[in-house]
Amino acid sequence: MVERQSEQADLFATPPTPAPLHDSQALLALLDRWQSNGWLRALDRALVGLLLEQQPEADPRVLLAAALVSHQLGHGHVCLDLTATLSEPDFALSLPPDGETGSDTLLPSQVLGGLSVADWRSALAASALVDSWQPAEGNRPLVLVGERLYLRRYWHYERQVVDSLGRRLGQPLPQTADLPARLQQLFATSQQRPDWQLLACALAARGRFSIITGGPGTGKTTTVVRLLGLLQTPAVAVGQPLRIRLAAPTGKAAARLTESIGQQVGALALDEAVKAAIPTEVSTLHRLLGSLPDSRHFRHHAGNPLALDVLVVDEASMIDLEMMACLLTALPEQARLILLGDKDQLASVEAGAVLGDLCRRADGGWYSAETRAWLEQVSGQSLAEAGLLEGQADTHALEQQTAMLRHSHRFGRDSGIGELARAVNHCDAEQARQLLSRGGFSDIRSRPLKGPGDPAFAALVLGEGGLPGYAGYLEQLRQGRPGAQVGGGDPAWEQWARSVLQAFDRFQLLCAVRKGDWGVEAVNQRVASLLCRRGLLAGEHGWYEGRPVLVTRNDYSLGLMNGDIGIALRIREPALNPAEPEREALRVAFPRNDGSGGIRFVLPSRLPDVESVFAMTVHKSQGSEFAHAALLLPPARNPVLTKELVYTAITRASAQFSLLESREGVFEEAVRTRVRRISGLALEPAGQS
Ligand SMILES: Nc1ncnc2c1ncn2[C@@H]1O[C@H](COP(=O)(O)OP(=O)(O)OP(=O)(O)O)[C@@H](O)[C@H]1O
Repeated sequence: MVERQSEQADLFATPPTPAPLHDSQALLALLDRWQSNGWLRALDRALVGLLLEQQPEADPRVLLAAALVSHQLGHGHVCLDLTATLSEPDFALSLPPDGETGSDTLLPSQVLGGLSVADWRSALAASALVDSWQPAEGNRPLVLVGERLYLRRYWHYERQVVDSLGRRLGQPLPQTADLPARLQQLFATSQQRPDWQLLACALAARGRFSIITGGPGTGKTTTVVRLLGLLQTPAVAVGQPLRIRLAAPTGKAAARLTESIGQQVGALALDEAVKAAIPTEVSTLHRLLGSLPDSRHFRHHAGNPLALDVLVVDEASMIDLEMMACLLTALPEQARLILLGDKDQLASVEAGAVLGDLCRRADGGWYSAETRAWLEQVSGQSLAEAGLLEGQADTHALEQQTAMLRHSHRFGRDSGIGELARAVNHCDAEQARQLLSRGGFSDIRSRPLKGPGDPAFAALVLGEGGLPGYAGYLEQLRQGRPGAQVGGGDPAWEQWARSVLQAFDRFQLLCAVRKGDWGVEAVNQRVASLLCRRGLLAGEHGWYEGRPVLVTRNDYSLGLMNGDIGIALRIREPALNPAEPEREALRVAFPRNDGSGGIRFVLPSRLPDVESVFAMTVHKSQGSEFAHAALLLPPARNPVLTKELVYTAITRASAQFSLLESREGVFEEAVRTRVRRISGLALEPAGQS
C-alpha cells in the first residue's frame, strides 16, 4: 500500500525541468548533439559559444533562444516568435528536419515543455545579451520586441526597410494634368473594366514606391513596360531622359525578363525616341549593387548610391530582407522603386518574405476614399463594383501604392493549370483534388506513387504519352550533335548546345525537400541511374555527358549565378597549336543569360559549386518556367509543405503540370497549410510596428 502511494505521488509530481534550461554545460552538450545530428548548423552552435564568452553567467534559456533564432534564420524566419515556438516546438522549429523520425536525442518539445512564454520573456528581458528597451540606442547582440527575438543585424534590416519605405510613401509626387490623357493613349485597346493594369500604372506614376503584384500571366511585364513609357515620354520631351534600370534577384529571372521586355517595348504605341530610352537589359540585383568578393557588403550603399531615377525589380517575391535593406540603402531618396512579383509565391530561401509581408492586404485593395476618387478620375473607370475594402491613408499607407492585377491573360477558365493554381491559392483542397481527378483538363494530372521504384515515376520522368520528360533533351543531345566533319570553334557546337539546353527546359521535376526518399538528393541519383540503365546516359556518377547541373553559388569570375543551369556536353575544340589534332572534351554549356542567346562552355573542374539538377527544390525553381513541371510530394508531414509551395510549383508550368503523391492526403494537407514566415515587417503608423 505504501509503495502504491509513493508511486502515485510520483505520477502527480511536477516533472523535473530538463537540465539544459538550468545548466549551460548541459545545454551546450545538447546543442552539440543537435549539431552532430544535422539539426543545427555549426553557425547556430558557434553563436552560443560566442555569447557565452561574452557573458559566462548567461541564462541557458537565453542561450537556447539565441541558438534557435539563428536556426530559424536558416529556415527563412527573421526572428524567433516565442509563443509560436512554445505552442508547437518541434513543428515551429522544423525539428527533426525534413521528416526524420527523431533519435535518442531530446526533442525541442521535451526541452521546452515546462517553459512558459512569460518566463522565457522575463529571462530574455533581464539578460545583458538582449536589448528589449529602446534597441536603437543599444548594441547588444540580441533584440527583443514584444515576443519576437532577433539577432541585432536582422532587427536593423527590418527597421531600415520599414523606415525607408515609410519615407518614400510619405512623399507623393506631383502629377501633370495630362496624366489621364496619356494613360488613355497607352491603354487605348483596353477591354477590362476596371483595367487593373491601367490603375497600377497610375498608382506607380504618383509615388516613389509602388508594388504591382499578380499571378502568372496577369500582365506585370506588360504593365511595367507601359509605365516606363508613361514616365519616359515627358522626360524625353524635355531632353532629360530618366535613367531607368531593371533588375531581378536571379540570373534566370533576369534572362526571362530581358526576353519578354524586349518584345513588349517594341510593341509600344509610342515615339521611337521614347522606346529607345527604355532599357531592355535586366541585371541581377547582386550585379546592380556591385557585389564585393567574400563580403556581404556592396559597392553601392548610402555613401555611394546607385546612379538612377527609376528602378524596377521583377520577381520581387524572391528578395530577402537583407537584400531589400541593402537595395533601399543604395537607392537615392529621389528615385522611384517599383516592385513586381507574385505575392502568393514562396519567399526567398534566405530570411524574410518581404513581398508577401508588404502585400498582406493587397487582395482587399484598402484604398482610401481619396485614392479611390483619384483613381476613378485619372482612369475614367468606376471602382464601385470591384469588391474593394476601404482603408485610411495613414493606417494603410502601403496599400495606397499597391496594385494587384486580377485577370490572367495566360490561364483562362479553360486552363487546368490556371484553375488548379486558383484553388490551391485559396487553400481549397477539395476543389483542387476534384480538378485533378475529374480528368476534365488535359493539362493537369496526379499520379499516386507506391514507392521509389514505382514504374509510374519512371514513365513520367522519361516522358510518357507525349508529355515532355528527360528522354527529350537526351534525344536532342544524340540526334543534334554536329557531325565528324564539323571543326572545333564552328558555331554549330553552340547551336547544338543551345538546342539541348532548350530541350532540357521543357521538363523539370520539382521536390519539396532535400532529404529522404523523395528529396532532391535521392531523386537526382534515382533519375540518373534510371537514365543510365535505359542507355540514355553514359554514366551516373561524377561528370558524364548529358549531366544537367545547377549552380549553387554566384561565381563572378566565371559570370555564373546561383540558379544558372548548364549541361555537360562533349564538344570538339580547336587544337591549341596547329601541329596537334583537334580534340573532344567534356565542357559544361551555360546560356549567357544576356539576351544574346550565346553559350559559354566551362571546364567541369572549374565548377566546384554545382549539383545535378534532374530534380530541384521548388524554392530554386522560382523565376523559371517549364513546359511540363512535375511536383513530388514526400510522405512525412513537414512545415515546408504549404499551399505557397504547391502554388509556386504549379505556376512554374506553362503547358503541363503533374502531381506525384507518395502518400494519400499529403497534397490536401499541404494545400490547407499556409506558409508561416515569422517577421515583424509591417508598415503601420509610428509606434505600432
Ligand atoms: N491587357 C492585355 N490584353 C491582352 N493580352 C495581354 C494583356 N496584358 C498581357 N497580355 C498578354 O498576356 C501574356 C502575359 O503577360 P505578361 O508577360 O506581361 O505577364 P506577367 O504577369 O509578367 O507574366 P509572368 O507570369 O511571366 O510573370 C503575354 O502574352 C501578354 O502579351
